[in-house]
Amino acid sequence: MLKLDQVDAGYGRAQVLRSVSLEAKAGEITCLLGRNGAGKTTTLKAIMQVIPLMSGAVYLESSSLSERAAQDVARSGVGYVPQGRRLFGALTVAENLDVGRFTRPQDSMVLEEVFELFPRLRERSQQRANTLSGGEQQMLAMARALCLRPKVVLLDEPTEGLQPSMMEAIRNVTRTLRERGVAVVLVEQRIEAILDLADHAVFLENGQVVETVPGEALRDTPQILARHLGV
Ligand SMILES: Nc1ncnc2c1ncn2[C@@H]1O[C@H](COP(=O)(O)OP(=O)(O)OP(=O)(O)O)[C@@H](O)[C@H]1O
Repeated sequence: MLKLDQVDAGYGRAQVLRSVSLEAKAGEITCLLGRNGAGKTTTLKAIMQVIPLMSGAVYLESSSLSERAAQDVARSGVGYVPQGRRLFGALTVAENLDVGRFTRPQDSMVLEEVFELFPRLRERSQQRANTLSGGEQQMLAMARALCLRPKVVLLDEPTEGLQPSMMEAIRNVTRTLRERGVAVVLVEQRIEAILDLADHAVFLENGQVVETVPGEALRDTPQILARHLGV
C-alpha cells in the first residue's frame, strides 16, 4: 500500500533519514520504533512531503508521492495525525471536522459515520476544541484525519499523555481501521501501548532502519526490545 524506497531526508542540509526503506500493508499496523531522536517523526513527515526528500521515493499503491504538496498527499489517501494534534482551538468539534472534509466534500465521511467511531465527539459536537480533554482532542485529531477515508493513516504518538480509558479508546479505533483494510503506521514511545497491536515493527536508529520484525517476534522475543530500546 505505502512504500518508502531508500529515502534520504532531513531539515535544510542536515540529513536525518538515511536510505529508509519500509512498507506498510493494507489491513496491518506497522509500528515505527526507536529511541528519542531516531527519526520516527521525520519519517512520517517525509511520507507526507512536509519535508522534501533528498533522494529516494515514497509510493502510495503504485503512484509516487514524492514532490507533491502535503495537501495533495492527504487528498490522495494518506491521513496524518501529528504529535500535538494541531486542532483549531477556537472552532467547535463539528467545525474542525468540516475543515477535515473541506478538500474533498463529495466522498468524505458524513458526520454520522465519524460519530459512530467516536461517540464521545457526538455529545461534544458544539464544544470548542480547546475546551476538550486531552483524550477528546486526540479523538478529534484522528476523526479529522479519517474524514477523507484515507487508505493509509499515520499516527504520531496518539496515546501520549492519555489516561488508560482514553488510551484504550484510541487503540480500539486503531484496531477498527485495521479491520477496515487501512494501512496504519504507528509511532509510539510506550511499548506496552503497541505490543499487542503491532503486525510488524520497524526499528530506526540514527535515521536508519536497523531491523524489521513481525509482531509475534516482538511479543515472543523480549531481547529484540532490549537490543533496540534498552527496555
Ligand atoms: N525541525 C527540525 N529541524 C532540525 N532538526 C530537526 C527538526 N526536527 C527534528 N530534528 C532532528 O531530527 C532528528 C530526528 O528527530 P525525530 O523527531 O524524527 O525523532 P523521533 O524518533 O521522532 O524522536 P522522539 O521519539 O523524541 O519524538 C533529531 O536529531 C532531531 O533533533
